[in-house]
Amino acid sequence: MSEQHIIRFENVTKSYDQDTTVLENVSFEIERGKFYTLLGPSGCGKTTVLRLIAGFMEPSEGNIYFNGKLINKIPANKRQVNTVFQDYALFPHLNVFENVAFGLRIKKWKKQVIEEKVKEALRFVNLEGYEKREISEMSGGQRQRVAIARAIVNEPEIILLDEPLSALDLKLRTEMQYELRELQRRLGITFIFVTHDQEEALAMSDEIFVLNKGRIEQSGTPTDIYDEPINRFVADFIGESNIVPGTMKKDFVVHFGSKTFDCVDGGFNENEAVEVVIRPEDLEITSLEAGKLKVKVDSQLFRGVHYEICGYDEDGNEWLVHSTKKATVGTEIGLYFEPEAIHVMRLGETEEEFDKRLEAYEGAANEK
Ligand SMILES: Nc1ncnc2c1ncn2[C@@H]1O[C@H](COP(=O)(O)OP(=O)(O)OP(=O)(O)O)[C@@H](O)[C@H]1O
Repeated sequence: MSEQHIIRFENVTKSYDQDTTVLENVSFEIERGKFYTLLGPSGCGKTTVLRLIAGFMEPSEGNIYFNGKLINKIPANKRQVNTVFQDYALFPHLNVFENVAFGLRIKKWKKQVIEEKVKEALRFVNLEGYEKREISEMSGGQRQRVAIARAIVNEPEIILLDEPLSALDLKLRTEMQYELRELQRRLGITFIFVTHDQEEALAMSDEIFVLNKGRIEQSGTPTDIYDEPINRFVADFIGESNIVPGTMKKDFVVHFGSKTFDCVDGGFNENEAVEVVIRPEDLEITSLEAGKLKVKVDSQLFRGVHYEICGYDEDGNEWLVHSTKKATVGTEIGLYFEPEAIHVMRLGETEEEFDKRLEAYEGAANEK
């Protein structure tokens, strides 16, 4: 393991009781100084991963390493990790200064050092001058910043953030997304952020782990995951997708919607049954002659920036199109797309198998 990995999960399983396994054989690595997001639907195990990193619980099986050292049995207060909770968990009877100073007072730091450190933490989150304010006099966004100041004042190596923006309205939430991202860059501390909001994950992260039912379905940069989802769950969960059945004729040639197309994917068996993903914004409306697929328009909605057009091809596959061009319900239109817009997914493929296949066929393509 290289020095860069601040956290490593090795085949971690967590069960709360005998019948329910909440995390199943999860392995991943976290690099120092990056912004990570755990993304997935409610109950998929995101908070459980955070609790295991924080040391609020132990894995049932497997190992967790921090800077290369096994930490399964190390208690929370001995880990250089701080958590920002969804409800911020601030003390309502203490003012801003005392909330941020709390951890330092427990550690019995000198008064003057506490003052300096709290001031610095408040400066980092743009709350200078708010020291004497009561928590009840602070807005949602300001409370959020107090909670972050309370975490960074301890100078942890990792900050865990459990849906910290979910209580804020949309505008403030977007502002705080920028602020948090900027703060992480300035501090250079590893952030592990939990959300079920895919747009938030795409906007903020260096790396995303997509979780489903206690497993990591896919990990990668936002563009990796958006552009190359490995399965139906990821394609559906991250953004809107058209997912249709197809057949891989041979490398770089795929058949769907009664037609055969060039694509950029490979490493499949000849005539293997696959699923094909095309994002709605990668489809262009054109004439029947210029189109690659013929689609009969079933419905159309104006969404402000674009039209959302829904139609069916000759095989009965449904196609969703985001276009600035209008169509007419009941007519046939042509759909055009580039070979790169086609993403072919092997049925039941794991992330490891996907990575291996990608490496093999990209290697083969480069040799040609
Ligand atoms: N203390 C507990 N005892 C028993 N089951 C638990 C306990 N804590 C969590 N669970 C269960 O474990 C599963 C995963 O929970 P977890 O809180 O990790 O999910 P999550 O992805 O963070 O969900 P959410 O987005 O709803 O917070 C859920 O089915 C939950 O009901």
